[in-house]
Amino acid sequence: MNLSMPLVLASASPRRKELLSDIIADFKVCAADIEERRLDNESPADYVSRLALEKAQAVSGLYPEHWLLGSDTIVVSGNLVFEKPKDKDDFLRMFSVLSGATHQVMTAIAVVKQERHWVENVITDVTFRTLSMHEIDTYWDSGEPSDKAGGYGIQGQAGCFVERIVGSYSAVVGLPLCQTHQLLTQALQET
Ligand SMILES: Cc1cn([C@H]2C[C@H](O)[C@@H](COP(=O)(O)OP(=O)(O)OP(=O)(O)O)O2)c(=O)[nH]c1=O
Repeated sequence: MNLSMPLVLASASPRRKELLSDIIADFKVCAADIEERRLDNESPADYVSRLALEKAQAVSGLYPEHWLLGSDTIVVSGNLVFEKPKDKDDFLRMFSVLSGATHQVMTAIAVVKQERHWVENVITDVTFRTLSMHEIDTYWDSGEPSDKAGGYGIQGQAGCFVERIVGSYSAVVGLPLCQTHQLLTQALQET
């Protein structure tokens, strides 16, 4: 089940590193520094897929003989895209939309090998119960929201906000294990 291939995870996320270690025993990690800004008229799905690919491509020159894996996670409600909250006001704006409602988490994965690439976007529906202002305030103070898309971590304290999830839990945390395994296997077979 474990994959064996020379791979570089183009990410600074400790969650992605930990998740990836469940499907591949040995890999390198190299953070990709790219600008994360949605283009005019770019759909959330196109945006998250482009970022995943750009992250993998950003480090590919350093590792010409490796497979590169990039990933990006965004929280989506209609046409609104929530990334990491810039500050508390930004977080409160996000939670006023997320509380008592269903949103989508999109995590795109991209595999790059030299001139070739494979991209997939994994979409998960997440429903939050209605939260009190006190809960939202206390959650911000915990420090957990600041480095996470949508300002929450399903794997942490925000787990108790989640009434229902339809899709991939690991995708919400940052790396869809099943689809990543499949995409890497496909890339291996096709090169
Ligand atoms: C929704 C959600 C997101 N997240 C995290 C996953 C990602 O690390 C982060 C979204 O930001 P990203 O920009 O996707 O990733 P990152 O900056 O952490 O890492 P890198 O770009 O170097 O790969 O939010 C959780 O940990 N739990 C959750 O429930």
